[in-house]
Amino acid sequence: MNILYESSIPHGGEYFSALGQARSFETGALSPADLANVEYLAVRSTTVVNAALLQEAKQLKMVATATAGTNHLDIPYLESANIAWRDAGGCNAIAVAEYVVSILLKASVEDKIQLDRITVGIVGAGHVGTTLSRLLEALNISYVLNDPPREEAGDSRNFVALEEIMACDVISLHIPFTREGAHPTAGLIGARQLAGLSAHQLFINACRGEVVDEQALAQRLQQKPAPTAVLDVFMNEPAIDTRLLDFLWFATGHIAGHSIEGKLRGTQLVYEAFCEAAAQPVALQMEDFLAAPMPFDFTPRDPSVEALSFAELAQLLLGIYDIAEDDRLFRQMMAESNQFTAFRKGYRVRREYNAYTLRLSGVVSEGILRQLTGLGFTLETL
Ligand SMILES: NC(=O)c1ccc[n+]([C@@H]2O[C@H](COP(=O)([O-])OP(=O)(O)OC[C@H]3O[C@@H](n4cnc5c(N)ncnc54)[C@H](O)[C@@H]3O)[C@@H](O)[C@H]2O)c1
Ligand SMILES: O=C(O)[C@H](O)[C@H](O)COP(=O)(O)O
Repeated sequence: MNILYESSIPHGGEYFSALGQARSFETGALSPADLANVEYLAVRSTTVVNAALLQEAKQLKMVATATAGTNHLDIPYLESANIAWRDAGGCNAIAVAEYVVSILLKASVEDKIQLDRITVGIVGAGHVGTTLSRLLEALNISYVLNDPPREEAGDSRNFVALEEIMACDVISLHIPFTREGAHPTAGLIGARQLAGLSAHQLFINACRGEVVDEQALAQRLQQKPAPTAVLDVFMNEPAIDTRLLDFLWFATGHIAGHSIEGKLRGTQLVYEAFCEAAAQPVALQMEDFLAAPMPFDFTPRDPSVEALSFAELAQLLLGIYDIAEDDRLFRQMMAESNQFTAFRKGYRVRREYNAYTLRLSGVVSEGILRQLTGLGFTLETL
């Protein structure tokens, strides 16, 4: 097997060398001639794969992206050229869901919202939207879902219209960037939807910048009273319009899915796709490359109650992932010069809740145990 992989794919060397001849390329430095003898190409979202790039790729059998989003792949072209393609759907759903939970907990700590009174409107009930809904259930936070494609396909969950989502206290977008089909998402959230937002609402976009009319958002955020907005994704990354940052509560540089586990799961899924295509056994697992779960002593203030208070949950979960740290570093790097790519490349080590084993002492209520398990923790009773 002749494999070419983007160097930002974690552990790409170990995974792909186990399958055949593997070499890497730096993001932005790939030219058509590099693909002349390549059979398997692995990328992340930072490499656009289209007819122009593949003009000399006569041996190419498969393109796989170690990401959930696929808008950087020209799928109609790949299919017309008989080149198989795969994505890593679901690889980073936990990371993005925990990113949104971090925002909600910060908003609660800063008295912007009352978590027992709000409803979160989730647009897109796929891997990320569903994972987020499960975390919200564990936290006892209400939510509603919008996903016309799934609703039409017979998904039995309850769905609401986009108008109802836009009236929710929190709106969180988890849809792909698409221009075609029955439900395209390009500019889905436009001036009309944004005009209806009021000051008590919190608007979050951690999917793709292009699903929101960014200019309309900037205008809405400058009209007082303005809603609160948090963006992880922007139009024209990495050359984003930095003027928008001034109007955002939190801003981060497309790292919502960048937990260690989220990125490694992406590599694992691409590796497994290559194994399947080449009829080779799956010999490597992501646990081979992950540090063992970390013990974390946790004593609930009142272990007999059925649910932890939001204050206690905030202390626990923000101790693991606090979006404010990413916001601070991102703004600092963007202020010095536009270091969007550098921020992403040097992103800190961030682990998911499931990387922690909570060590509980004494008898703890069933409700608390269910909550902690629902959040993804492994529990150990001392
Ligand atoms: N910021 C990040 O780091 C990050 C990480 C992961 C994913 N993403 C983005 O988030 C998107 C969603 O990720 P996912 O893994 O949940 O994908 P997914 O394919 O599992 O789910 C997407 C859902 O959106 C629904 N959908 C499509 N068009 C819609 C529309 N017009 N209105 C409402 N729903 C619609 C689909 O039916 C599907 O259920 C990805 O495509 C990617 O672009 C960003
Ligand atoms: O689509 C995805 O999976 C995410 O947007 C992912 O975080 C993109 O990461 P990148 O490949 O740009 O590092």
